[in-house]
Amino acid sequence: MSEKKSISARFRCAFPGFGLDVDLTLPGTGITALFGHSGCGKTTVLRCMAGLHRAEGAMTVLDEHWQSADTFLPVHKRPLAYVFQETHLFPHLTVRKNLEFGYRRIPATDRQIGFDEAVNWLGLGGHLDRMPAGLSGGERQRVAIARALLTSPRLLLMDEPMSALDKASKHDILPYLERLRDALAIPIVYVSHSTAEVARLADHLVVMEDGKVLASGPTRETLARMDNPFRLEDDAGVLVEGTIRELDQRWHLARFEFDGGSLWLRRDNGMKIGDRVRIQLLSRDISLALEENPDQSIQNLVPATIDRIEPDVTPGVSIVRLLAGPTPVMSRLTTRAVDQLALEPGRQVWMQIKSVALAD
Ligand SMILES: Nc1ncnc2c1ncn2[C@@H]1O[C@H](COP(=O)(O)OP(=O)(O)OP(=O)(O)O)[C@@H](O)[C@H]1O
Repeated sequence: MSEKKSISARFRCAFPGFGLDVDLTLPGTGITALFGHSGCGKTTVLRCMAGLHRAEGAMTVLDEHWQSADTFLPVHKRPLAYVFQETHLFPHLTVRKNLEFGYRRIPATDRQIGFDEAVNWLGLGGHLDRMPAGLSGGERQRVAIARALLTSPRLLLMDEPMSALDKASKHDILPYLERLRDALAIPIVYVSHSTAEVARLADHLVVMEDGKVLASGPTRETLARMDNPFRLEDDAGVLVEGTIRELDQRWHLARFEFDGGSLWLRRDNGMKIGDRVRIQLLSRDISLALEENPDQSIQNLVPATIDRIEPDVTPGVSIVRLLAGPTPVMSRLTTRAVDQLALEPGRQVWMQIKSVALAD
């Protein structure tokens, strides 16, 4: 990763009972997720990036030094925007006035993002004259994101922006975040502890534990790494990217093709042939067979080769890492099944995939 196009951040600090020690190089565009259990230090990293907390270390954003041995830009001098779980909109101002508040703070010559552009990206055209109290949680969060963008930041920090929303609002706001990810030239660092959110949104994933970085890399590979602690959780799985190749009207299914195989999934309204989508394959939904056996209820059968087998933390359970073509997939099996099928690295098997869901 060239330094000019990336973010580097090295921070060390300590609170009673907690120490942070991270050294990160992140892409200069797209969404990076900071991911980990509660208390692992995600918000602290964001606060250090913002200059809200002064840790020992250094930070360079694209080509600008925000912190070094002899520099520490205070928060108001850093061209960044911060979106929190709570939206902090001005309750007595309309949506338009709330948005203008961010916009007017930036001299016209420094504006990178136009007012109408931000309004369109976040779908706010019909809401400009409404008051915040009358908006849904998801709409309020969209206003907060648009207001943040209108300050023309060079870095957007988002701290669990969806955690206060109900499931339906989360579902509504995700396409807007995807649109921003694809349209914005500026990098977004996004704190989350939801695997589904990370799988759907993030290009780059940083997994943290106890104030340290356990893994950092492209989301797909990082989710598939054996040392990713989230593989041990019930909803652990990998992310697979591919293309919709066929739509089946009769059974309401869509054929998803990826580098390594093809799967049927439930068709979503609006899905079109040629759409690029990401799906999540959960380890618990994949069982293994030595022969292809189409005569059963599981319709998705994909050939794969066993790469590695390791014990899970749960006694009697093993994690089998497989390769379907070049695509890594994981299966969670009882150790007895591993033994009875004589599974070992190099063996060819059939993955029986019980359920395939779009990553959302
Ligand atoms: N200003 C502070 N003073 C003392 N301790 C702090 C301070 N800020 C954070 N901590 C502690 O540092 C640790 C990491 O907190 P942080 O908020 O960064 O975690 P997190 O991963 O963002 O958690 P969550 O997902 O619950 O928001 C916690 O143990 C927290 O209590």
